[in-house]
Parts: sequence; C-alpha cells; structure tokens
Amino acid sequence: MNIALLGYGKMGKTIEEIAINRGHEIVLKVEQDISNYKVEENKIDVAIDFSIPGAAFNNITTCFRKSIPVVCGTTGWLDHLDEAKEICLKNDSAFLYASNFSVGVNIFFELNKKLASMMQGMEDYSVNIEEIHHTQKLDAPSGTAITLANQIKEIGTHFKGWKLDKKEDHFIPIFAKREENVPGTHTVSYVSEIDSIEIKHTANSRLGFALGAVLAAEFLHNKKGIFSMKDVLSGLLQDNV
Ligand SMILES: NC(=O)c1ccc[n+]([C@@H]2O[C@H](COP(=O)([O-])OP(=O)(O)OC[C@H]3O[C@@H](n4cnc5c(N)ncnc54)[C@H](O)[C@@H]3O)[C@@H](O)[C@H]2O)c1
Ligand SMILES: O=C(O)C1=N[C@H](C(=O)O)CCC1
Repeated sequence: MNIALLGYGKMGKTIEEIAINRGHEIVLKVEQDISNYKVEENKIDVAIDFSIPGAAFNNITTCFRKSIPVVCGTTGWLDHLDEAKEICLKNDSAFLYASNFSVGVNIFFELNKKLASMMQGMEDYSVNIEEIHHTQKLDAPSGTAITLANQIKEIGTHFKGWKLDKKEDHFIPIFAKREENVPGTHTVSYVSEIDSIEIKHTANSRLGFALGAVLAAEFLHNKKGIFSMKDVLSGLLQDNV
C-alpha cells in the first residue's frame, strides 16, 4: 500500500518504521502546510495524519477532496470533527478517527464502560480521570481522557461533561500532568471514604499507537465511509465488544 504521512514527528516516524516492516511504502511526508505539496502526484492509497491540532482539519479535508482515505490520530481539533465527516461523505471518501489507536487502550475503553455501568447509583464514590503525558504535548486534556470522560457521561446520565484540573458538581474532573518522556498513562478512579477502585493503562512506548494506526490504514484501504477502531478490532476483541 502507498501511504502518505501527514505529520512527520514522533508518531510519523514510528508509523513509518512499522509500515515499512509490514511491506508498505511511504510515498509522501507532509511536514508543513499541505498546499505546498503535490499530493495528487503520489498515487496515495491511504493518508495517516499525526500532525498538530491547527493543521489536522485542513490536511484531512484536502485528502477527502482528492478521494484519498484518511486515518487520523491528531488530537485537540475535535470541534471540527463532524464537519470533517460531512466533507468525507460528500466526496465519497473514507475516514477513521481515533483518540487512541493502541489495542490495549481500546480494551481499556471497554473496561471503562463496564466499570461506569457497575458504578451507576454508587453515590458514595466520586469519579476522576488522570492523564500523564510528555512535556511536548500541545493539548490538554488528552484526546484519550476526553473519550474516557464521554463514555462515563453517556452511562452516568447525571454528568454534564468534564472539567480540566478542577472538581465541580456534575462534571468529571480530568487532571492533566506533564512529565518528561511519558508516552501516555491514563487512570480512571472511583474514590469513596472507605476505598478506591482504579483502572489504569500505561503505554510503555509509542509502538502500540503506531501499530494500531497502520492496522487502521490497512483496514480503510479500498473502503468508503466513516469507521472507528471498533470496526478494525471487531475480529480481535470478539465476544465482549
Ligand atoms: N490517536 C493516537 O493514538 C495518538 C497517539 C500519539 C499521539 N497522538 C496525537 O498525534 C499528534 C502528533 O503527535 P506527535 O507526538 O507525533 O507530535 P510531534 O510534535 O512529534 O509531531 C507533529 C509533527 O507535525 C508537523 N507539522 C506541523 N505543521 C504541520 C502541517 N501543517 N501539516 C503536517 N504536519 C505538520 C510538525 O513538524 C511535527 O513534526 C498529536 O496531536 C498527538 O496528540 C495521537
Ligand atoms: O503523545 C500524545 O500526544 C498522545 N496523544 C493521544 C491523546 O491525546 O490521547 C494519545 C496518547 C499519546
């Protein structure tokens, strides 16, 4: 498969390594405004965007208008996600967005939903989310923490949303910490006076994110429409998802 990398930073480089190992070719690397590149000259099968919040929407929709399917992992631009999906469908293209491509985190998402259902009505417990990432990260809270909070909100209907770094009635607090060289750690805690229940995912490197993104690109090749990591992993996480 011919892959375009939109963003060639920490993730772009890790994805390149895995894609080549899996027999794919990187035919384009976009590192600045996409209008400076001759995208159509490269016979791209799938584009993978891990860029910056301010560039993702333009990168992605430029590809849709050229009928190039896009896998996107860039976080911090979700206000425009629905618009991007509309542009994808209008142009008969394909799109797969995930706040986190790691298989382990996608299992963790399912555990989060299960635990949130079990904790419904347990009024002695209050929930909070902590995310820890490296100090270069541009957005806070992480996209993954937002996904976790939205999952809890959908199940615990009394929640109105989430708040960053503060506790407020009817909102799920997300505490964002930045520490050198941390690829990504997420903890969901339910705390009462008597005890605490925690589920935690720790990424030991960026390889899991990158492998998931390449698996998603392989899945999206020759497809049309909007997909999620659940579609990619449905065979793998068979019974319980
Ligand atoms: N979904 C996931 O699984 C997942 C995992 C890791 C990181 N991320 C997200 O991916 C994004 C990138 O992460 P990273 O660690 O590689 O960051 P990074 O800072 O290492 O790399 C970003 C790259 O984008 C480039 N860039 C700047 N402007 C651009 C433009 N207009 N078009 C294309 N590229 C441009 C920069 O030069 C830089 O090299 C972040 O939003 C991060 O949150 C998501
Ligand atoms: O390194 C990052 O930046 C990461 N971003 C994603 C997020 O915001 O959830 C996934 C984890 C790593």
